[in-house]
Amino acid sequence: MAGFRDIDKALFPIKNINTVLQLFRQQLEDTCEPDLALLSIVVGIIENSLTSRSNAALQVYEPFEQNSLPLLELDAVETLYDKFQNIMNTAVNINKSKSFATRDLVKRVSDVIWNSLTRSYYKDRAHLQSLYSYLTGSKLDCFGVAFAVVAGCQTLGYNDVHLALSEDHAWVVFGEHGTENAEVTWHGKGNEDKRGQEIGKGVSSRSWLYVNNKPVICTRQMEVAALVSAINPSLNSTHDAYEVSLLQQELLWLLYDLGHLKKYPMAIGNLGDLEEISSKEGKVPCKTLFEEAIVSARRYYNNQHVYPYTYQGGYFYRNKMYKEAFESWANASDVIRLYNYSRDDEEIYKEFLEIANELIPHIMKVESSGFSANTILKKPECFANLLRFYDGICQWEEGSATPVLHIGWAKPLVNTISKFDADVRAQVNIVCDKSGEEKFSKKNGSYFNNNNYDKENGSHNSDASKSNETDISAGNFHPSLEALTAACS
Ligand SMILES: FC(F)c1nnc(N2CCN(c3ncnc4sc(CC(F)(F)F)cc34)CC2)s1
Repeated sequence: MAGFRDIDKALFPIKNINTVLQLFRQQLEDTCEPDLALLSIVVGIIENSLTSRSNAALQVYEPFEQNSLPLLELDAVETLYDKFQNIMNTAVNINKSKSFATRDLVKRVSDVIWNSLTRSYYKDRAHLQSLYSYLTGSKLDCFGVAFAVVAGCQTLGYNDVHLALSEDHAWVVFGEHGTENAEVTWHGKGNEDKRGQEIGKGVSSRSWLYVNNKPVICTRQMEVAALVSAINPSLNSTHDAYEVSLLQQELLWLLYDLGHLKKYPMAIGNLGDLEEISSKEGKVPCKTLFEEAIVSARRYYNNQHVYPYTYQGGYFYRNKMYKEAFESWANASDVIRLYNYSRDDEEIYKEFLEIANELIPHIMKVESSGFSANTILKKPECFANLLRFYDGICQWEEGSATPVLHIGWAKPLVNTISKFDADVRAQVNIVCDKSGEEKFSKKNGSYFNNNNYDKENGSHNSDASKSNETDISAGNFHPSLEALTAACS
């Protein structure tokens, strides 16, 4: 059983980051499972005290002591911890007969959380992810509701209920074999919530939102990693609270070193972002972390996640490694091409829109300013990756009920492609195998997008290896891309 044990209480009052790390270490290393409610309340109090402008100036803590924090008293935590226990035990009066949760139980816990939330509030506000926010402000964001349901089920003694995470949604799995699943929170704006229902079997199952049924299924330790990833150090739109950011980074390293981030690409990416800002002595560099996130997604999630590539692409872009950025974004595009675009996929749509219409045009402007000696405009593999990037977006649109591309995409695209000289473009062969998939190769040697994945029947056609390549013009591009490229040839 989890719990707030004497050895944990002995750490209070907590005055610095190292003591918080000790609390997490004790909770994570001991045989019993970590107590999600306790840890969420502790980081929630710290985050709130250091980021809410109201009392930011009134901090009473020793600024000189190493990594000091506002004094965190035991009774502040105990009061909230007991309050959460009471809410769960009174509202969900279960005869703890069953050892495994049922859909009815999960729905009831979700209803307790749901019905106790403030009627209407700005759902996308920061700092609404923790049980501290729930217990003191009756406000939670989409992730926070799902996390609270899992923490509530843990409190009730159901250790089979776990958090399932896609790149933009959260739900729960439960049951003797962990094969049952249920919606427990809302998603997006203006969508009716589907709480209590099984995860989409219909068209929504082919949308990015459900990552082709390859979600991150959390252990208790990975649920701790999720609450740590959800820590939000932002003070306002331009500044972060330094101690909160440092605490998050140290906690992510603790979880990384204990091996709990192995199957959690986004948490590794979060750590990579923090390391890029300020790297910790003796740790792997952020570039390696972004690579590890990609390896994890390829190994455990059948390369169906986009964010590991956009984490890496963003890193290359910020560090002016434009050739590498193009490759990361083309790889991201190779993931999204497998999906059908649905109205629930706005977040990833915005991600690709920003890359295509902001980041790539900025690179083009800088590279064609004439001062870059080793310009990417002379590199055929950059042009090839650019085409692969755009083609993936076109294929994403193919077979989708909702269109992706519109004229707003065309201008930046044509502008970008026309920046590459004809002789550079001519060095890119577009070869096509029997399955009609385009592949982009360079003269000497070639590389292929290796997903001969047939979106319709969800299979990899086996004849890919026996493909007889023929050089073709760009005539085999997705019609949208063909029209666009014709515009500038
Ligand atoms: F691609 C890069 F540019 C990204 N930079 N930040 C990205 N984030 C920030 C962190 N983040 C996450 N980081 C850890 N775990 C989770 S679980 C989840 C979905 C939901 F919120 F539960 F609904 C999101 C998410 C979402 C993706 S992607």
